[in-house]
Amino acid sequence: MTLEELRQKAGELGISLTDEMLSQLSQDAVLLREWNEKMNLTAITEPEEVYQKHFLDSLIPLGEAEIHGTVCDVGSGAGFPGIIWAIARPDLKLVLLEPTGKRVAFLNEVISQLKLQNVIAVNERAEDYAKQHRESFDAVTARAVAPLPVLAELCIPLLKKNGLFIAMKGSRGREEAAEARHAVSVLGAENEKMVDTSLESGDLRTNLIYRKVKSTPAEYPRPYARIHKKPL
Ligand SMILES: C[S@@+](CC[C@H](N)C(=O)[O-])C[C@H]1O[C@@H](n2cnc3c(N)ncnc32)[C@H](O)[C@@H]1O
Repeated sequence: MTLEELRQKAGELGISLTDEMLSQLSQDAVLLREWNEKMNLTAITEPEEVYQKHFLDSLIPLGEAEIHGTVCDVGSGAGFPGIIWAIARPDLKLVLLEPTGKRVAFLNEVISQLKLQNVIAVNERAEDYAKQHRESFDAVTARAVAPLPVLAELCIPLLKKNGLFIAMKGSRGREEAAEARHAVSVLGAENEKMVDTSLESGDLRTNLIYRKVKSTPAEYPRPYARIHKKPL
């Protein structure tokens, strides 16, 4: 996929990418490739593949949910979807949570080189960050971080009441949603919709969109070892 094709596909999702945004996306792909030679950030480094499999994929939820205000990307890794949302939606204010210091160094380099004013990277695990920042985001998202019952406990405590939790999942998305029904309810959220998209690669993307309807009980999130060993 070329940058122009990315712009066209984004347009079909209702997201309009300006020339400046396209230039920032292309800079991001260059930095990803350069840094990937020093550290393992992603298996996908050819720009045309990056545009399709990382950038377009990251943009999809912006066309599916009414996202506004403050957003937390839990386990942002090399910045997916958080950096792409920061570029495409300058009106959002984003926090990228990432516990691996080397990945945070990469995110900071991207933020600085692309002169992004609406995003910061924080070197912390979600369950620790929640101690100071619980119920403070309008939306929380995550792609490829953990099975949904675990992910829900990392993400939903960070959400304000009425906020949206957007879990970016693959072909098992609907099964994961069924497995996480109890966890999501205990944490105070309800499923609002599930959206399936067939990617050009042939893969299926299912984005699960939840709304927080009541406060999360104070005992959550638990320490990670407990979340992992005994998911809700
Ligand atoms: C497979 S990577 C996915 C990165 C990116 N979201 C993407 O889709 O390319 C999972 C990331 O989640 C981070 N992670 C794992 N546990 C976490 C936690 N408890 N809180 C925040 N981030 C976490 C890891 O450090 C890693 O960078």
